[in-house]
Amino acid sequence: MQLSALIAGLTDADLNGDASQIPATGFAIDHRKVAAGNIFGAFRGAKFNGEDYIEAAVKAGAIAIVARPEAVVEGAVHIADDEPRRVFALMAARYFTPSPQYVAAVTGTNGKTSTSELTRQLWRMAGLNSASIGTLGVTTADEQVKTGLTTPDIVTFLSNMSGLAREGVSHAVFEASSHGLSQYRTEGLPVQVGAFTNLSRDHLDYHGDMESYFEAKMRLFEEVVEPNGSAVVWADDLWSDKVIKRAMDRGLNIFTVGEQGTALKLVSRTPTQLGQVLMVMAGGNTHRIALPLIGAYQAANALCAAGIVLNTGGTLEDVFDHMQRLQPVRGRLERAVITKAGAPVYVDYAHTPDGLVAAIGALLPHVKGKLITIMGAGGDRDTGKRPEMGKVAIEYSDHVIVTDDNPRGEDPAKIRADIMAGAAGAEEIGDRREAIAKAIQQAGADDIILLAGKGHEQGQIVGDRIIPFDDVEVARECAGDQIREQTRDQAPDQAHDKNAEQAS
Ligand SMILES: CC(=O)N[C@H]1[C@@H](OP(=O)(O)OP(=O)(O)OC[C@H]2O[C@@H](n3ccc(=O)[nH]c3=O)[C@H](O)[C@@H]2O)O[C@H](CO)[C@@H](O)[C@@H]1O[C@H](C)C(=O)N[C@@H](C)C(=O)N[C@H](CCC(=O)O)C(=O)O
Ligand SMILES: Nc1ncnc2c1ncn2[C@@H]1O[C@H](COP(=O)(O)OP(=O)(O)OP(=O)(O)O)[C@@H](O)[C@H]1O
Ligand SMILES: N[C@H](CCC[C@H](N)C(=O)O)C(=O)O
Ligand SMILES: [Mg+2]
Repeated sequence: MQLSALIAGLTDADLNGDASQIPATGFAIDHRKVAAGNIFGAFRGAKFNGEDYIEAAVKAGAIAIVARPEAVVEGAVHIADDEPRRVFALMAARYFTPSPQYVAAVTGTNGKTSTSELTRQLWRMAGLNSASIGTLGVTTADEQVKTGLTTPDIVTFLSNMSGLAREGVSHAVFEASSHGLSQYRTEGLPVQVGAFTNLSRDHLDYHGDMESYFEAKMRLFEEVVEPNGSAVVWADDLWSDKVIKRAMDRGLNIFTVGEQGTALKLVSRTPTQLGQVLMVMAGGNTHRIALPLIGAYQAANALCAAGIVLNTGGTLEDVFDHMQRLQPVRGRLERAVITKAGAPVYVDYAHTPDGLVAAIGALLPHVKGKLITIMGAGGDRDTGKRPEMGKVAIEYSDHVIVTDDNPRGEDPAKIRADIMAGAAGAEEIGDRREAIAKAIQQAGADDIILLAGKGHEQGQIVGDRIIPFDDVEVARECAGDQIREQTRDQAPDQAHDKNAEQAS
């Protein structure tokens, strides 16, 4: 594709005749990935200034550089803009085509992965070729490929979206993280539906305060979703009304779900041994849905997913029927094992104060004896959330063990101390395996163990090293591998099918 076609109408950049005819061979944002004929995006980031690599990118064959007007570019076309990430994204979106016919995006502090995965499953049950991009990676019915981030960088994101479309995927959903939204990592392709799950404390190291964090999320409804698109909003959150207002001001079709919702109104929710029964008012009738997932939070995510499917051509009858066959999301209230004493061990990705409240709240109706919560907090992330996490863990559990969860570049003892400051009475065991073993040793038949923070993760990040660590596997090992609940080493839908067989 020629450079002129890629930038037409996007910037005032003045290309001379020759330059406009240059064919582009691809896009790169890391100078080490530039190939001859590529367009390089030189962005100022949190750690590096991409403008420092312009010369190297030109040497590697870049034909054009998208950068601020102040940047110095020699030997290639300078596509100058005050917001280079935005222009780069819009150009790349013209290059990476086609994209799936229906694209939806989910934002919110918690529940993005769950809602995306449940949406993918509902589409698939409707016979559609569907995929998701998010924390778990790029997931199709056949495989899951990790990208390393919740919202990948713009080149990875758009190239994957077009790759999926070429493979025949017609329906795709992605997680729009606040980092991703503020860095324009998901622009350019038509997004018909945006969904909001909730907003609570996280990532304030990056955004500074809740208002800025909220504004980052609002870009989804104000800029990313198409002008005539839809907003699926969980209506029961403290921030929901503000979200609805922003989406309305943009002229989006509003579809609210939850107890305060009008499109899908949650009338009641009754936990059962292995799931919950939802009574939902929709289209003038009340429907009974036997959801095979536990936890109020997963009911909320399932309803958001239903909202997305209903806004991309699904019918109420099908969606409610399919909800009764949803499979658990990996690492979200995943029952890893039942100990010899009879205590179930649940692995959950709760890594915020609100997430912990949600995970604990999901398990409490099932606890006859004690709830033992094992938790930690990530290094090089929001430090203010740590004592708050400790506080809610100790408040709602019978016993808490504070342990390590990806200390990254920080001193793990300092992270634990930050948590312990809010968790008077908690036990501290730095080594995560030892903490899990201790909890399993302590737990009796009526107890439940919640292993929070790492969910699906496969490693403990210590400094620059990733030490293999899988909460589910470790829990099974520590429990003497009594009763396996799920298999983790297969493609998503195959694993699910196998579980279905085991259950029947
Ligand atoms: C704070 C943050 O969001 N960082 C991400 C972001 O970095 P950045 O734009 O600030 O870039 P930078 O590393 O300072 O570098 C600036 C520019 O120079 C370029 N560069 C840099 C070095 C070099 O040698 N050559 C070169 O060309 C880089 O490619 C970049 O374009 O873009 C980079 C490239 O895509 C990411 O690798 C990086 O993720 C880091 C590793 C990270 O930890 N990100 C986390 C915080 C994150 O993004 N999390 C969110 C939310 C998670 C959630 O759901 O809760 C996510 O979406 O995953
Ligand atoms: N709707 C919800 N309300 C409150 N808490 C939730 C909700 N959904 C999920 N959680 C909690 O957050 C954890 C992470 O869930 P999930 O992975 O779906 O969220 P996410 O938004 O994708 O997280 P991340 O920001 O890491 O990508 C869950 O394990 C659970 O503890
Ligand atoms: N996407 C989240 C995941 C946190 C998971 C937890 N295990 C941690 O490392 O803090 C983040 O990067 O903040
Ligand atoms: Mg996620």
